[in-house]
Amino acid sequence: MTSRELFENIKKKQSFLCVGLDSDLNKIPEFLLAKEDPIFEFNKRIVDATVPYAVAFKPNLAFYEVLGSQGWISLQRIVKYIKENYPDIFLIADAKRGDIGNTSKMYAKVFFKHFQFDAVTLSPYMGQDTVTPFIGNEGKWVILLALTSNDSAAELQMLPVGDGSQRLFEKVIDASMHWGSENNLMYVVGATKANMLADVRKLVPHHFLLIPGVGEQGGSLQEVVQYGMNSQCGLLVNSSRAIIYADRTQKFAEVAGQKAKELQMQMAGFLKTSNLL
Ligand SMILES: O=C(O)c1cc(=O)[nH]c(=O)n1[C@@H]1O[C@H](COP(=O)(O)O)[C@@H](O)[C@H]1O
Repeated sequence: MTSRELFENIKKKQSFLCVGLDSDLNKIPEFLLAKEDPIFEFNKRIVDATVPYAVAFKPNLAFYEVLGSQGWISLQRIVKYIKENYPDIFLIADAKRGDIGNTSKMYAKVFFKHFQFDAVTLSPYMGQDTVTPFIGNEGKWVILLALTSNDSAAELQMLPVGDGSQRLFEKVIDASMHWGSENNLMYVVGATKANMLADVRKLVPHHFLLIPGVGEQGGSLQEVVQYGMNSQCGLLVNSSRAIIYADRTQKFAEVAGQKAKELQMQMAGFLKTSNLL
């Protein structure tokens, strides 16, 4: 998918919501545990209920890997289900990989060929040759961690580097923005650091950004939009737990749909006031 196509989908759905499929056997409604593949059943119902309000889904690999080979089967099934039923959806593997080129080449095959994801999250800290194998797969994206949403992010990412005029996360963006293009490279910036988005935008005014941290982590959608939106929207805002675990009864999918709709309606308002619709 190109950035233009992504923007078209955002306009069509009046949404830049990414629903995080952080699906945990200990948190899904109990009645689903009797199903043959509870995680797939849970995901399928969440996807069907929230897809009118979302342009992207992001399974976090940890929640599948924890289940061993069954987790990989559930992941494969939901990826196939989304690709077959909702081909416009931008599908992100939240894997946070990154390794020497030889190994990255294997990871790129895993996520782009075997699983048919559109994008994969990567740690940029091993440098360009660890990211290059992911670039150049047509229509596929890498999403580099820049300024993460967690409390300890500042320990390293905010440290001044070089002559002190940049912080590490800015250096990462500055150094990496030409590893790919605006059509295959995004950055992660946590919604909990929304005010820093102004600094991020000075470096990458046109790139898309993946923004996790709205919902359970307390990030403000309004601030994300204020500091991060560009003329192509340029934002994918992820929310996981606040949507998928909003209800644990038989009505869980319906309630997840309502939560996604609430965010979508706010997003539509922001897109309108920014004259993007
Ligand atoms: O790469 C990510 O998606 C990510 C980066 C980051 O800085 N912070 C962050 O929370 N995430 C992921 O985004 C999701 C956030 O989930 P919720 O806090 O439940 O909305 C989780 O899957 C996290 O692993």
